[in-house]
Amino acid sequence: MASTHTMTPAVSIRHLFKRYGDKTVLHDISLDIQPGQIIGYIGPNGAGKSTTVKILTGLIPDFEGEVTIGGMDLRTHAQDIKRTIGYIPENAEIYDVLTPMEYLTFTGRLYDLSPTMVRERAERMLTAFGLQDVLDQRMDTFSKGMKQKVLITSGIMHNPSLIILDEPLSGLDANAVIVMKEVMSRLAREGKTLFYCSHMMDVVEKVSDRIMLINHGTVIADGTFEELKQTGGDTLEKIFAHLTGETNLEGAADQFVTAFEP
Ligand SMILES: Nc1ncnc2c1ncn2[C@@H]1O[C@H](COP(=O)(O)OP(=O)(O)OP(=O)(O)O)[C@@H](O)[C@H]1O
Repeated sequence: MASTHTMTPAVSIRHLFKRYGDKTVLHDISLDIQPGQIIGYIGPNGAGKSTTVKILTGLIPDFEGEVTIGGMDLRTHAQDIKRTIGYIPENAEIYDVLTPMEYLTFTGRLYDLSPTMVRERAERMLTAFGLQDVLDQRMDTFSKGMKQKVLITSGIMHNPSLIILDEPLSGLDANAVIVMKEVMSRLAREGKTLFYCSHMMDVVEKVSDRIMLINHGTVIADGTFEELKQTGGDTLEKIFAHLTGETNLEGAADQFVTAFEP
């Protein structure tokens, strides 16, 4: 196998800053992600995860620093890059007057997938999630998790080389989470790169080859789970609390609950 040093990184970020007026929400982020890696990108609420994702997916075009994806500069090749990316958002607006097949035919068209190709792939992917009987039913009767399964399929159906997942397991039942964990590992083994943002520490701990923890827009830890363990803590949940300086979570719960008291 070629040394990872000679490969073009799947994602390369150099000195990324994002400011809103006087507020800096991403502060000098630099990282290289190699093809076939699953990166767990974690951090407290407001840390800057979604902002990073929106930059990578081209939704926020004004940023400082350099970002290349598959060797292409995001500023000059945004359209080419979009074809190589799959994006699975949490709770995207889904046109729920459509059926899954209609919706996927519509999103597939954006990637030049023929209706026949969409039907073939979607049938197989949605069957894996147990939705084979509702492929042609309107989604306004679907539960949150059923819609999320359609969104996941929509993000992966065009066979992208980089898959960006922003809390993708939201609303999925325990069986579907098991399927998705296995899907993520298998896709990475096939050489796809996964950029996985989540608050589900137990899943991140298990599936990620490398974990990056950001806080206030800055990377505060970067390594494998085994490496992160050396900072203290035997679970990612504990490591997260320790490194983000949250030492009194019980006190926070106490303060919340006692708000009912006069
Ligand atoms: N359009 C905006 N204008 C000003 N500030 C913004 C804007 N969008 C995001 N922010 C700020 O940027 C910071 C990072 O937000 P971001 O959504 O990236 O966090 P996150 O890590 O994804 O959080 P969460 O875990 O809650 O989803 C927050 O302080 C947020 O208030």
